[in-house]
Amino acid sequence: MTPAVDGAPTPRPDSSAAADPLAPYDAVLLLSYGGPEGPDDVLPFMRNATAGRGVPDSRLREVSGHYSRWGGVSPINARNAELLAALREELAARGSRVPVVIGNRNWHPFVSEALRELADGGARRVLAITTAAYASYSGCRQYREDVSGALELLGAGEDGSTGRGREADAAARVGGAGGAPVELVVDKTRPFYNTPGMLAANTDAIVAAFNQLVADGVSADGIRLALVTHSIPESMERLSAPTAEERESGGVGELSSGGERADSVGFGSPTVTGRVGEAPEGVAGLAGAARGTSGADGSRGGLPHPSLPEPGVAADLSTEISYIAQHERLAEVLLEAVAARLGRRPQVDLVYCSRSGPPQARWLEPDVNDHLQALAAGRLTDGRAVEVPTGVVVAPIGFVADHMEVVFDLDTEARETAARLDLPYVRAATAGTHPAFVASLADVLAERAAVARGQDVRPESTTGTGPFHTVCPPTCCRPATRPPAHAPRRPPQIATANNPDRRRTP
Ligand SMILES: CC1=C(CCC(=O)O)c2cc3nc(cc4[nH]c(cc5[nH]c(cc1n2)c(C)c5CCC(=O)O)c(CCC(=O)O)c4C)C(CCC(=O)O)=C3C
Ligand SMILES: [Fe+2]
Repeated sequence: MTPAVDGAPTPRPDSSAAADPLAPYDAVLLLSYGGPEGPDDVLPFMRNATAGRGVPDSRLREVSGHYSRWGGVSPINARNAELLAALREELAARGSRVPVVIGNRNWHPFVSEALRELADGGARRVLAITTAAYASYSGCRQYREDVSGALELLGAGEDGSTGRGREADAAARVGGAGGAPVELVVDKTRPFYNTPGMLAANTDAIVAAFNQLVADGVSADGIRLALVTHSIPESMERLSAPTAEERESGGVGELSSGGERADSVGFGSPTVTGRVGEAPEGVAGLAGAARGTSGADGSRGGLPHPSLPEPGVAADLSTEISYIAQHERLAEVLLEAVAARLGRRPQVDLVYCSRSGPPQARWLEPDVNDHLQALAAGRLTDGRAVEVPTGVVVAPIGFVADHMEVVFDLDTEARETAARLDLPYVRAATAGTHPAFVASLADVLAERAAVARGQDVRPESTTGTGPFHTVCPPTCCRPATRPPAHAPRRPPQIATANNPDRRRTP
């Protein structure tokens, strides 16, 4: 129960709960990736981060080396703590009194630990928001699966969070008795790459980086902009939104078959449907033809139509666009905004960092280093000729803060590549705790709460595009397909053949 407002004379519990802009939620969970806190954490963290996902040992050792450079401490924890503080402050300023905590996929505090803390404090209906701005399996559905897994542990009292340290937790887990079983409902917000705050923060950062290069004496009209995001497997990109065939067959019909529909009322695992995810009242009051009350085959009477679960999600799922398309749409409005501020329109490219996985798997390219190398030779990686830039602004629009990918892949590796090529290089800031960005996160939380209160909500989008879903439709955010084990091995490190010193383990 939400505590009474300080100083108010014995308010009725209902009135204080209704006053909270996040009601009916009684807690917020900031879902993130997690990172090691010291040298001893690196290997177990890496095992968690790669568990069963076919990342080769060589890549594991390489990335462990990145963390070792910083004494085994990932910057993600400090950055998340800053974001948490800023978000708490913003929500408090809006009159919310709900607790806000961090729960991670791969390191402490794990999602189960965060949810146990919230439950112990009396929370029963939690609203989650990720530190991933774009929807794909990694940034969206996988977080919902993390929550689903944690809720199963808590529901069975098997989370082992005794509050008496790791050893006691482990002993409790072995004994099968964690905290007391507790049933929580956890909903998630939509992706937020398309919010005004994301646009404002990145516009400010890119303009500042341009101005810095110019102040360093670089000729303004030759500066090229590289927008960088996390590479994902090509199959994860293809499956991040409905495929052309799925769209053609009309999202609705396609989605009405199979057990996947259970996903529309849960966090991705049919086995926990009913106590996880969307509480029925959370979706009941939504307006419009896009809100069915049963599946197309009528077999799930009483539940919302699985394919039409969210405000702003079109019946044909046309708001569901792929990971690349999401970046491209943000790039368009971002370039408009930057051009308006700079009085010139820079040339821009979308490139990738942090490729992982086995060498025979195809991941999104070009890699930022290969891109810089091509630019210095007067072309793009596809061979098209371009003017050699006078300098590059590298803007990590795929990351909301200075994670390891940013401080290693961009501030260390790509910066070295640029230096070797004599290419002036400035890395633009990430959104971090930019006030407009934090305000947009609070807006997205408030928007989801309004949906849960049954209000008709029109999600704001600077790009005009979604996805707006808070529960992945079955044809969105699907995991990558594995390359067949017998696939012909591509030559290792093919993307770096011209750049041998890139893969030196630091
Ligand atoms: C799309 C995306 C984001 C952006 C959205 C989001 O923010 O979620 C992201 C963020 C992050 N990725 C991170 C770290 C790692 N990612 C890995 C591996 C992978 N990432 C993937 C995708 C993404 N990852 C994928 C498809 C893999 C392959 C294995 C798998 O399918 O899971 C590995 C394993 C080793 C390696 O191969 O690199 C590590 C250590 C950190 C923490 C950094 C820090 O410590 O500051 C953060 C924020
Ligand atoms: Fe999703």
